[in-house]
Amino acid sequence: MKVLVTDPIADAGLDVLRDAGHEVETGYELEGEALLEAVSDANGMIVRSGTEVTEEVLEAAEELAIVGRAGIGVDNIDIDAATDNGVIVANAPEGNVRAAAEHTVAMTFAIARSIPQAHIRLKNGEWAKSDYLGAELDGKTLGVVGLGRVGQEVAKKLDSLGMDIVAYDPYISEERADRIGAELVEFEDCLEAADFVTVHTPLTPETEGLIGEDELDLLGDGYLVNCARGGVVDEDALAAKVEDGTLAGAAIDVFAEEPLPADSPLLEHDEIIVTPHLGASTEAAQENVATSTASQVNAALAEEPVANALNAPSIDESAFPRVEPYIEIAETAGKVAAQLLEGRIEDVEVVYEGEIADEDIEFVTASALKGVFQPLEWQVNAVNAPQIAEDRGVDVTESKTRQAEDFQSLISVTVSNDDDEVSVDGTLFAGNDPRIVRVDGYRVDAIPHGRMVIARNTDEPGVIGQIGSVMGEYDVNIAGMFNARETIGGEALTVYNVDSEVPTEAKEELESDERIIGINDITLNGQN
Ligand SMILES: NC(=O)c1ccc[n+]([C@@H]2O[C@H](COP(=O)([O-])OP(=O)(O)OC[C@H]3O[C@@H](n4cnc5c(N)ncnc54)[C@H](O)[C@@H]3O)[C@@H](O)[C@H]2O)c1
Ligand SMILES: O=C(O)[C@H](O)COP(=O)(O)O
Repeated sequence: MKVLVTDPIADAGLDVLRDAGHEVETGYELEGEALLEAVSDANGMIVRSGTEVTEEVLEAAEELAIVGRAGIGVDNIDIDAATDNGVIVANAPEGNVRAAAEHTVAMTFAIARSIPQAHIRLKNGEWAKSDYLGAELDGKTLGVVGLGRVGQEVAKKLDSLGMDIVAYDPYISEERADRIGAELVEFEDCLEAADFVTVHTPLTPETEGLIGEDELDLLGDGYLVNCARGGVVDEDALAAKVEDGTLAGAAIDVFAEEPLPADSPLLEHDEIIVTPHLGASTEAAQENVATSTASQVNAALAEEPVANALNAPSIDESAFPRVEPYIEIAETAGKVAAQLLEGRIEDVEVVYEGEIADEDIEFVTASALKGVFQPLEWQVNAVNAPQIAEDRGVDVTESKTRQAEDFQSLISVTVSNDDDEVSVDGTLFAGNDPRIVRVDGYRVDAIPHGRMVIARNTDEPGVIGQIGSVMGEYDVNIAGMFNARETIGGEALTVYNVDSEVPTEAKEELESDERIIGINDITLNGQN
């Protein structure tokens, strides 16, 4: 398969893709039409922060299964559009944490001791020793905004150098903060207490502009360090506060617009030191994120669980071998049920009985939904099926019971609306052999494969023969069948495995026979 890599990643990552047999296309300067063209036949894509993966890109990428982010921040990827298009987005959340934290510490020391400014002047022949009187970190207070992976690592490092740590993060527990020696406080208190504030939040609608003029006033004559994302700090307000001498200085690695434009106010002041988004740029970090991302792309292309998928139902890697066989039967049960229901689907219920009830079944339910919507929706998969259900206002319920009457495990998918309800149950026989064992209450034993016809008729002599001969007349070969009935002479249901589609005329002819209640031609291979 083709994997398009649009930002430079370590060779080790490219090797992981090639070793899996994929064709790797690199296109580091791709933009606009050229990017749309390159992505149009890509099965996987790997980016860093340099590529904007927009809705337009995702819509052009008709074969795409995954966008891997070789790093942490995914603010350059339209995750909602990816979900809508059934594309997994996965990042590498661990691989560059140490590098980012070390860079933050380096930037904090650099601004506290004016290292870049003094360096440039000395290189220019100036011995400006008396112009620089720095600040010590030991004994000062560090305010951490965003105490996630990088924030915690920075806090630990600077705590060990004698700083007092306060932190603001509305989503982490006090216990977690305590463990790394940080005191969790309110946002304003964090800014007011700090001599140095370091920002480590993602860029989201909530954090955009989080630190503006008023917040910088609370920091007073302290220092601001941002090695997280441009856009979290208001750049104009920051430049103005340094310009008027309110703020002692700032150290910035990330910018609202990258590459940073040459006329940015952040470049005008000596007391704002800058690096070109170098936080993750160490050899070790790049190797880590490239190999981890490439492995996830390989997993997605092999339809295996993707460890750090951000928009796909999760599945524990160690549980996958136990759960995997149920994925297909759940999808099949969903497909059959959806094609038997009269009218629109309003509710879907997935019930797990027996041993499968002990497993993590989020992915299995998503697969059942995939089956339900596949006959109706173009390009549905387990990534976008839950979203499709939500968008269509379909209520999805899931339940588990350890009890299973006749089987080790049973998955039952029921679709319904106000007027109709259809349930289809599936299980695995020995050797993971998938079977449909109940359709609409009738006990059957049908092999879910290719194309099926489900016929409902009255139970009387000659009806099955009549169905067989009409199918024969229209050249539809019957490969297998299973018949079930309520009571002798009552209603019966027969599942036929057939080798080709039943023509409309054949269906009409069969349904004109008053003994035949309905003929449903079911496809298990995608859309009708
Ligand atoms: N400069 C670089 O090269 C570089 C390298 C690595 C990471 N990063 C960036 O650093 C940031 C942090 O990465 P991480 O791995 O620690 O992420 P993380 O998800 O582990 O941590 C982010 C933390 O921010 C917190 N948060 C979210 N909204 C908040 C808000 N409104 N106020 C306060 N806290 C809030 C979250 O609760 C979380 O604890 C990300 O923006 C990432 O992209 C930059
Ligand atoms: O979010 C990240 O991982 C960092 O900002 C690194 O970004 P980069 O991969 O573009 O250097």
